[in-house]
Amino acid sequence: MIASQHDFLIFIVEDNYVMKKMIIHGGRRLSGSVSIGGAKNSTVALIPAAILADTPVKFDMVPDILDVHNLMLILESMNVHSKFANGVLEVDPTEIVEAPMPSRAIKSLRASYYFMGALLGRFGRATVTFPGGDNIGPRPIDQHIKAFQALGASVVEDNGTVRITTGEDGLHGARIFLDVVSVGATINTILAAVKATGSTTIENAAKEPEIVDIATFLNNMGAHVRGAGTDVIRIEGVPALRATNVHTIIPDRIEAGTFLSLAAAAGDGIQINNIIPEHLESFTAKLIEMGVNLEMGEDKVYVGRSDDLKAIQVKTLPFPGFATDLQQPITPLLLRATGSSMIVDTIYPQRIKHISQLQKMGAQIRAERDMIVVDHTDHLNGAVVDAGEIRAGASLMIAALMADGTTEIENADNILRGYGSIVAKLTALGADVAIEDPVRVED
Ligand SMILES: CC(=O)N[C@H]1[C@@H](OP(=O)(O)OP(=O)(O)OC[C@H]2O[C@@H](n3ccc(=O)[nH]c3=O)[C@H](O)[C@@H]2O)O[C@H](CO)[C@@H](O)[C@@H]1O
Ligand SMILES: C=C(OP(=O)(O)O)C(=O)O
Repeated sequence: MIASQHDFLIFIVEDNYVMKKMIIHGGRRLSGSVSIGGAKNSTVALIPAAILADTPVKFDMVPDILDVHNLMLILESMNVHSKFANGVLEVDPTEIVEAPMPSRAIKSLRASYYFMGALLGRFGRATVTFPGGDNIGPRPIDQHIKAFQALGASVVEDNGTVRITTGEDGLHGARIFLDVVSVGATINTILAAVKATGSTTIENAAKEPEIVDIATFLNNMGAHVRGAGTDVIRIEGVPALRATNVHTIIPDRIEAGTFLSLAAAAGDGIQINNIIPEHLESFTAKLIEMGVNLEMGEDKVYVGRSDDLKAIQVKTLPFPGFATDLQQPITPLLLRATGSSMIVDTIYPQRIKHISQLQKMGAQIRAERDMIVVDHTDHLNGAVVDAGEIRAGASLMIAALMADGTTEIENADNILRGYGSIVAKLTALGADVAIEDPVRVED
């Protein structure tokens, strides 16, 4: 049975849950236009940030992705009611209570770690199961913990659960130098510090646009966060946060990059709407170097049919460098280039789950020491493959659209964690794609 993207979202918390498959009949050239949704990595921080407010809050341009539905389940466990329809999410944290959180939902995504900073900011303590998210190599949270401790909290890790407490004085401002540039640690520190007593400085902060989005949301509620988007962020604690307007989430630069790669690899003229070109510069610069036919507009880009592509070298870096989350989605396009392309992922060197799966489809791609080498490949064939994580899934999805025959992508939930309305968007471009309803195992 074929289900709409929405139908399966409720099943994730059930024990007998079985992951879905994405079925793609490939080989069609795609054309038309697509509109990019709100950024996953902003949304998944904004939702936990909402519990810091003393009023209901409202977000617009919220993507309909699994992570959002799982965050809503976590909110409900704290008596925080939320309502999501037509891209608008309303969250009412005014009757929040401290309560155990559903560990299955917490484990289903990475960003559940933002409840550590947000609960700490709200109650001066937090107990949160260690987060899940994509399996892309080691993902420590030592810098988050270091920052909480600098702000005056005690942190104990016990059997996969992190317990954070403060003394009678609560949290106080501090100067924190992050040893590694971390998106999560930067945002978690902001969430904990925004209502702390006094001034906090975060040095060597991450500069991703999603961090600016969180700071904008908090500042519009009366917070005092300055310097977001640079590597020094200064925060003056305030006693209360009150929402007075709807916060519109920035467009998802990773979804946009995925569609850019897809359009260049399998398109016959595709317009991508609702983008912020400045957020994509390191990516579009590489496409231009390859010879992709791009026409940039103020908030859109047109990708013309692109032939005679050249091989490139890619190194992933923190923003504004080339995003690790776009390393896998660009791979199918590199298969079309003449010569050998090389990718070095400095953020997650073990992010290579797509390689063995693309090989099943006939791709000439291999891991060599700390590098991914992608050779020109004339022909891809459909196969049964596994979306080991979200961006490996995105890479397989694009390869499947290019391939002759049928591809079954197993564990497609990993794609649906972060690509809103993906079936509808691809279908509108002329793709033959469906999500297969899982066969559920009975107890
Ligand atoms: C929900 C979300 O926004 N996820 C994004 C976020 O993940 P996430 O916030 O988890 O990634 P970080 O920016 O924290 O990680 C960057 C690097 O720092 C290391 N590190 C991080 C924290 C820490 O305490 N100690 C430490 O050593 C990590 O192992 C990694 O090598 O940024 C990643 C890097 O752009 C993206 O791939 C993810 O899509
Ligand atoms: C790694 C990613 O997500 P997360 O941090 O939520 O696992 C991603 O979006 O590519």
